Amino acid sequence: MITVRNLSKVFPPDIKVLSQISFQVDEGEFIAVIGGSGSGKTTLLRCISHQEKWTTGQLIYQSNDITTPGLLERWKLAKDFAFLEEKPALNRNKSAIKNVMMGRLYQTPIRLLTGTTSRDEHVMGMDYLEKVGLLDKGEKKVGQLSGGEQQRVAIAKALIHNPKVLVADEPVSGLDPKATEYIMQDLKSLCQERNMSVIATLHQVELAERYATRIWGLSEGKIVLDIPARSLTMREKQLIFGAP
Ligand SMILES: Nc1ncnc2c1ncn2[C@@H]1O[C@H](COP(=O)(O)OP(=O)(O)OP(=O)(O)O)[C@@H](O)[C@H]1O
Repeated sequence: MITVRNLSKVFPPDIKVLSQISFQVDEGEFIAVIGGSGSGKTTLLRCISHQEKWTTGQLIYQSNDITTPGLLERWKLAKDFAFLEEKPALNRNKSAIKNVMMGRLYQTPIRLLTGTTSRDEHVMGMDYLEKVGLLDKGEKKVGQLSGGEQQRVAIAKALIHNPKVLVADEPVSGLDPKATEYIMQDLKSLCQERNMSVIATLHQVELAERYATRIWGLSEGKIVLDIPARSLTMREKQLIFGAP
């Protein structure tokens, strides 16, 4: 579904962050990206979701080359790719459901300004909140929700336009163990039930081993390990994180 060839990213003046990265991602895969601090995980995710300009490389999505997207390709990217930032921007003074509805692509300008939603859309938004286990919190202001609940509102918001690929940067950073398990389970279900592809960076190797279907190990801007998810050996961990 996604093919990346020789992706490199250099920030000015000459900061080489990603180097000659190539991979293929299929539908329904849950890829965990692990690596030490500064190895280039966030930059890789930002490049995949076109938040960041590529220095070199080629991105093929559903047989179309969208490396330098034109207007039509941009629209397709916005429709099919969702990017979940480490600290998602939510409006703390608006309800969970209103925040979710703000993720809709086809909002009228007046709705965008006022935050109003039609009844059908409201029901649809509640459906998404239900998917992430927050049906009973829909009318609560986001500022009154816990960190884990806010993250799940952000996931529901990212899902509302039915993306085929969810790119998530540290979706469980700063969450307690229970909220972490909930969110990891949510992401896994999305892959299994909706055949969505998820690419997520994770700091905890153990979560990658338990929930993902595939693990990418990143070191100094290169994918040094690409394997079906399982417990990593000490040697593999050293390859990614260096010797202790
Ligand atoms: N906009 C930028 N301009 C210059 N350098 C950047 C920029 N963004 C990232 N970098 C550099 O690229 C390198 C990789 O950063 P990145 O955030 O991708 O790493 P990471 O693996 O996600 O790290 P962490 O786990 O600490 O979040 C770092 O050395 C960082 O300083």
